[in-house]
Order: sequence, then C-alpha cells, then structure tokens
Amino acid sequence: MAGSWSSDNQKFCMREVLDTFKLCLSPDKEVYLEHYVAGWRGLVKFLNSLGSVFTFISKDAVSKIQILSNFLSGESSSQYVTVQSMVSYELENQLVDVNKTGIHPESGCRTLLRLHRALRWLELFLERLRTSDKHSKTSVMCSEAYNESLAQHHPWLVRKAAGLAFVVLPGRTAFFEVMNVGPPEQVVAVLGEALPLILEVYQITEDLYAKHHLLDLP
Ligand SMILES: CCCCCCCC/C=C\CCCCCCCC(=O)N[C@@H](COP(=O)(O)O)[C@H](O)/C=C/CCCCCCCCCCCCC
Repeated sequence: MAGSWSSDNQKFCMREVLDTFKLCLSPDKEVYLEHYVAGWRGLVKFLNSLGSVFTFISKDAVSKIQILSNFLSGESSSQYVTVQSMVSYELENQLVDVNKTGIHPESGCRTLLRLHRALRWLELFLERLRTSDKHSKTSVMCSEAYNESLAQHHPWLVRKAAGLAFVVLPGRTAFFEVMNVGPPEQVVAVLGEALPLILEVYQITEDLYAKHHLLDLP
C-alpha cells in the first residue's frame, strides 16, 4: 500500500487509505480484490502504529491479507481480479468448503469473508467516530461497533482479548492526530466522503455472498 505513509514526513495518512477503498469499485460495480487488499494493508499499518497490544489482531489480518495476495499473484491470478470473478471461479472448481467438511480451509471466499465481516466493524466504528464529539471515548465506540458485528463470529476468548485491547486505545484527540488527516472538522469531512463507498463495497459483497449462500463459510 504505497502512499499510506507520506514520503515527505513519513507520517501515516488515513485519507490515502480510505481513498484506496474508493478504487475498489469497477464501473459495473464489481469489487477489485487488489484494491480491497491494499485498503486492509493500509489499515493494518495504522493498527500497528497503535502499539503491540494490537499485534494479535494485526497478525490475523496480515495472514488473511497474505492468503489473498498469494491468489492475486498466483498462477490463477486472472480469476482473482474481482471478488465476483473469485467467487465464480472457486465455486465452479469446487475450491470452497461449502459442505463444511474441512477441505479448502484457506479458500479466497472464506478468507475474504473474515475481512468482509471486519469491514462491517470498520464501517460502524468510523460512523461513530464521524458523529462523535470531543467527550466521546474511542474505546466505547470501538467496542460498540465490535459487539454489533465481528463479536458475533468470535469465541469468548477472542472477544475477551479484543475487549482488553480496546481499553488502551488512544483518546479521540490523539486518535485523530495519528490519522493525520487534519483538524477534527477535516476528519469528519473525510469520513463523510469515505463511508458511503465503504458501505457500498460492503453491501455488494454481502449481496454476492448471500446469493451464493457463502455467509456462513467455516
Ligand atoms: C479511521 C480510523 C480507522 C481505524 C483503523 C482501524 C484499523 C484496523 C485494522 C485492522 C482491523 C483488524 C481486522 C481484523 C480481522 C479479523 C478477522 C477475524 O475475524 N478473524 C478471526 C477468525 O478467523 P479464522 O480463525 O476463522 O481464520 C480470528 O479468530 C481473529 C483473531 C484476532 C482478533 C480479531 C479482533 C478484531 C477486533 C476489531 C479490530 C479492532 C481494531 C481497533 C483499532 C482501532
């Protein structure tokens, strides 16, 4: 994800990461896997900059990003240009564990599903950040967003560890500074622009997965 750290001052810039999600949609509303993965790569860099408490989360995200990157550069890369082409290719070639027998534990479809669920968390969290005021706590916003989304797919131990990590999130002011977007009004404006696109990418993927009965892949 070149560009999420500005070359001038080596500071992370969230605007560039969010812009990557804008590149995800093709004119006919397919989701480009390359940009989707690049967006997550940028977010993981941001997560890493928050400290080692978040390492267990970023490691999991990185392993999923790596699986998808391998497909993007592998011998069947032409089948992995969009999420739509990936789903068709993997289903047509029985590469997805639709019968929950434990085969194909690292298909593109199941790997992307994990990031797709996390995208819902991101959307809920960013919407809370956008509408927050200076007294709002990032830890509360993050944990509310998590409980409404990802938590429903995680076992007790992961939920507990995530809850402990949220407590050490920086306060809203420091959080906005790390985002490096500018003053709070500008953060709100950038989020207001990015969120509808993230929502659209999420909804297109959700509809595609629902249509093919892929939302519960083990
Ligand atoms: C403008 C501000 C932006 C905020 C930037 C946020 C940066 C977040 C970057 C990455 C988010 C991490 C994405 C996590 C993907 C989790 C996928 C998942 O559900 N994995 C579980 C299931 O995988 P399988 O076992 O089925 O392969 C796995 O068990 C998870 C393990 C790790 C725990 C995941 C907790 C996720 C918490 C949500 C992220 C909180 C980040 C807070 C930072 C603000």
